[in-house]
Amino acid sequence: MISSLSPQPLIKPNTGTTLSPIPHVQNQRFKLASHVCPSELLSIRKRPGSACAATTQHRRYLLFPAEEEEEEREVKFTSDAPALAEELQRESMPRHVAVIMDGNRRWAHLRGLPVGSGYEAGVKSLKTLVELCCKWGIRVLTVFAFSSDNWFRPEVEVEFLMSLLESGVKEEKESFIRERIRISVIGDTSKLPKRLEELVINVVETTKNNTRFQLIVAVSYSGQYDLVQACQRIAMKVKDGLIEPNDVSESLIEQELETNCTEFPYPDLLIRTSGELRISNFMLWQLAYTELFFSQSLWPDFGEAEFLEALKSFQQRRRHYGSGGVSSEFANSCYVVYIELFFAQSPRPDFSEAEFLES
Ligand SMILES: CC(C)=CCC/C(C)=C/CC/C(C)=C/COP(=O)(O)OP(=O)(O)O
Repeated sequence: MISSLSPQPLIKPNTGTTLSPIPHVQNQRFKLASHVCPSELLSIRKRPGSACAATTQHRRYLLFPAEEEEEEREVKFTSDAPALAEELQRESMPRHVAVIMDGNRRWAHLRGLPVGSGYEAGVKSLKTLVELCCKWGIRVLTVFAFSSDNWFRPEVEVEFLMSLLESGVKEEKESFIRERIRISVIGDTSKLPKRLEELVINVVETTKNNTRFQLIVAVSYSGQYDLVQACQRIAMKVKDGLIEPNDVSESLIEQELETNCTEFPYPDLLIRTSGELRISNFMLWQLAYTELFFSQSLWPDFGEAEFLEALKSFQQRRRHYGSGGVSSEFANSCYVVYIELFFAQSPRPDFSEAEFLES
């Protein structure tokens, strides 16, 4: 972390030259969203930045963790090394995958089966995906299990989905504990049947210290809901005098979104099945720079081969983040800090108030 980089930080500008020490600057200028560093000094954003045109006044720096941290990470990695499919490259695996599990009802209709069979088959696909994520070292999987709009589906269908969630949690709880899987739930869980709400609170609490893999289940969720609840929480803080309106920033919003339950709130890859080309109000803020993959398969048919196809596609992408393109491998490997530099012409003793104002 940044604080541990001192006194000899490994900061390299994109020219490759080593700079030391870290330019000493005010907190605020580095308050960037996405990956907030625990250091009091800086907040950093995990973003690639090789292709930014460097000018004398605006440069990008790649920030590498301190050497001792690299070692620590290496040990963890080798002791828990996942078995990766041959076609995949370890360096460019997504850390967070999000899925819109679409096409369960169509799958059932195509087979002349009741709608519920489609959802049951969908749960099997989800189990397979969780196993694959654990096996291949993906850290977080977020699935859209029930949207805020799904409450308007026929009552019997809603009840069926609720019972499926309940039985899913009950049946899998032991394996979540055994496999060190953390379960998190995002969405308005107060709308769930009381029994299910209590079950959800219990499994979230019981598994909260598990770190191998995190399954985030979006229930009674929409991206707009999440943004509204975050705004409400921020408004309350302003009202209570804890913060000023000017303190509202990307990182503050990020902290109030329900994805604050994870270390990796921004999915690297979003998969939507069934050929529909929409986001459907899912993780609107968090998908800002996510790579999208649309699969023709209906969700119950989405298995290992289909997931491999999505991952291979992801690994071939060059991620842009609004600037120059970099490979997924590079994107995963570095931290980027944006630093604005002002080069004064005067030597230090002559640096005046006027020049400070100019900067
Ligand atoms: C335990 C647990 C997390 C269960 C999740 C079960 C599951 C697969 C839920 C999917 C929910 C859903 C409304 C999908 C949308 O497609 P659709 O099914 O409405 O299909 P359609 O587009 O063919 O109508």
